[in-house]
Amino acid sequence: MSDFQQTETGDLPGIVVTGASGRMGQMLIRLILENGDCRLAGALERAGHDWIGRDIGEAMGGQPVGIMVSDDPVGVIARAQAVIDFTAPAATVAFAELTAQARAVHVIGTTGLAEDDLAKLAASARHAPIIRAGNMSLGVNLLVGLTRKVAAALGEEWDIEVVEAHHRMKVDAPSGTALMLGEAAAEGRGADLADLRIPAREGITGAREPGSIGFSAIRGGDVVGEHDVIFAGAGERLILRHVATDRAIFARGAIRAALWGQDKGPGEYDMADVLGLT
Ligand SMILES: NC(=O)C1=CN([C@@H]2O[C@H](COP(=O)(O)OP(=O)(O)OC[C@H]3O[C@@H](n4cnc5c(N)ncnc54)[C@H](O)[C@@H]3O)[C@@H](O)[C@H]2O)C=CC1
Ligand SMILES: O=C(O)C1=N[C@H](C(=O)O)C[C@H](O)C1
Repeated sequence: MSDFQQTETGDLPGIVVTGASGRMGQMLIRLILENGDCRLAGALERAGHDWIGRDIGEAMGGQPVGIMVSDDPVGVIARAQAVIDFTAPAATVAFAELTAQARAVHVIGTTGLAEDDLAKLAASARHAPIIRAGNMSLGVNLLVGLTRKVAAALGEEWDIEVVEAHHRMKVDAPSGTALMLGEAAAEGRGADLADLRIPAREGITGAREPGSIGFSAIRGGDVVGEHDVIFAGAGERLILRHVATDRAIFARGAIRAALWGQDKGPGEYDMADVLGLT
C-alpha cells in the first residue's frame, strides 16, 4: 500500500501502536489510518531501531501521516486513549505500567508471557482496562467455545491434541492460540490445563496418559497461523480447525477491542468479552 494517510480525525480516540515496524505493527497502522472511528496517536519502536525519528507513513513506504516513530514510550503513551501492543513479553510488561499510569486501554496481543509477567499485568489492570488474548480473531474465539463444548461432550477415552503451524520467525511455542484452545479443552473437562498438559514428546515417552492434552508446533515459511484441535477416539477422529490467511483478522480484532474498552473500568478482559461470547 502506498497511499495511506490520516484525515479528519477530530476528537476520535487516539491509539498508540507499539512495535510499529513489526508484522502486526504495520498491519495495525494501516487499518487504524483507514478506520473512521479512531486515529493514530503514536508509533513506538525499540531504541536503536532505524525507523526512530521517521514519519511512520513514509517508513512503511507511503505518504507522510504526521506521526514520527518514537522510542520514548513515556511521552507517547501519556497522550493515548488506547495502546495496541504486539511486541515481546518484557516490553509488554513495561508498556502495561505506563498505559495504566495514563489510564488508557491496553490491548495486548503479545504471546509467550510467563506467570510472573501475567502477575505484573494483573497489577497494572488494577488502574485501567487490559484486554489480552493470544488470538484476536473472531474465528479463533468462536473455536475456543466449540472446543470447550466438544471436550465436555466427549469422555476421557477421546485423546485431545492441539497442533499448530506458524511462520519461521515465530519465537514462542506452543502458540498463544494453542494454549487458549488447550485451556478451553481442559475447562470442558472441568480441569486446569496445568494439570493435563504434557510437555513436547521426544524419545521413549511411554504410552499416552489418559485425559492428558498434548501440543505440537510446526514452524516454517510464511504460514500466518493454523490450529487443529484433534479429538482422537477408537475408530474415529474429530478435528476442529482454524486457518488464518491474513493478519488483518488479528488487527481488526485489536482495534475493535481498543474502542470497546473506552468506557470500561479497570480490570482484565479478553476477546470473548469484547465479542460478547461470554
Ligand atoms: N494475539 C494475536 O491475535 C496475535 C499475536 N501475535 C503476537 O504478537 C507478537 C508480535 O508478533 P509479530 O508482529 O509477528 O512480531 P515482529 O517481530 O514482526 O514485531 C514485533 C515488533 O516489536 C518491536 N519491539 C520489541 N521490543 C520493543 C520495545 N521495547 N519497544 C517497542 N517496540 C519493540 C520489534 O522491534 C518488532 O518490530 C508475538 O508475540 C506474536 O505471537 C501475532 C499475531 C496475532
Ligand atoms: O506469532 C504469530 O504470528 C501469531 N501469534 C499468535 C499466537 O501465538 O497464537 C496468533 C496467531 O496465531 C499468529
